[in-house]
Amino acid sequence: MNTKPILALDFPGDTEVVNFLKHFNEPLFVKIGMELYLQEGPDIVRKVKDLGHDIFLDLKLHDIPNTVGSAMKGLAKLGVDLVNVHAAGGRPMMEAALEGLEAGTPAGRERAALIAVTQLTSTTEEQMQAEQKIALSLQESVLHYASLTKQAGLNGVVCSVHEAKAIAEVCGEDFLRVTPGIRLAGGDAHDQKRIATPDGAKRDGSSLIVVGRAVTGAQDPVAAYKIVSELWEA
Ligand SMILES: O=c1ccn([C@@H]2O[C@H](COP(=O)(O)O)[C@@H](O)[C@H]2O)c(=O)[nH]1
Repeated sequence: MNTKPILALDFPGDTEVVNFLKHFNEPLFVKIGMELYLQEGPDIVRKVKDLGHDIFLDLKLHDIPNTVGSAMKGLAKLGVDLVNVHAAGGRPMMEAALEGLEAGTPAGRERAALIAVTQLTSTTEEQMQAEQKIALSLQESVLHYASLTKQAGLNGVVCSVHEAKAIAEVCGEDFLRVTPGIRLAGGDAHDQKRIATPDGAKRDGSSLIVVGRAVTGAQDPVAAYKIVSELWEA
């Protein structure tokens, strides 16, 4: 799989996306999430793919197994590289997602990698325990969800950099640790709670990093992306 930093295209519409991508003279690995997909629908996936970029479709599906399985079967036809669900949906839901993805992938095309969100990087341990009533440490909860995801046969998880190494030890090096919450040193954390720098992510066991506002909100996004890439690839 492409190991470039995954650039989160959190924009309100396709005009902003096309204008933003015009500044980059290379194929990227980009993330299309809820904000963009819910406005533009599957056409935005086709448009960005036609521009030559790899795509993580970050819709974080979370519903009953039948619904998620059927939705994945449809999404498989879009030809994206990476898709996800919420591990909190449970093992049967994750298994249905995988079955749907396999059933919907056109013959001769490689199926997208399927990963599951453990605990969002905007969640703190205190919040998780108080609101979700999970009586574990955040690290234990993330490791539990990672193991459940592995048992369901998925390819990896979304977690923060802080849990990546422990997940690799429990689930194996090949099990993907996709880590958002990436900031340049001293950068604004915004709503993220479990953050790390690109070089910290590399050192601490991320397989792939997801970076949004540190690049899209920079005065010079191309220069910011270059700095992130250099720190990540060093
Ligand atoms: O736990 C998660 C899961 C997904 N995300 C997504 O990643 C980007 C991060 O954007 P930043 O601007 O770099 O904070 C965003 O699209 C989230 O939806 C996440 O942050 N944490």
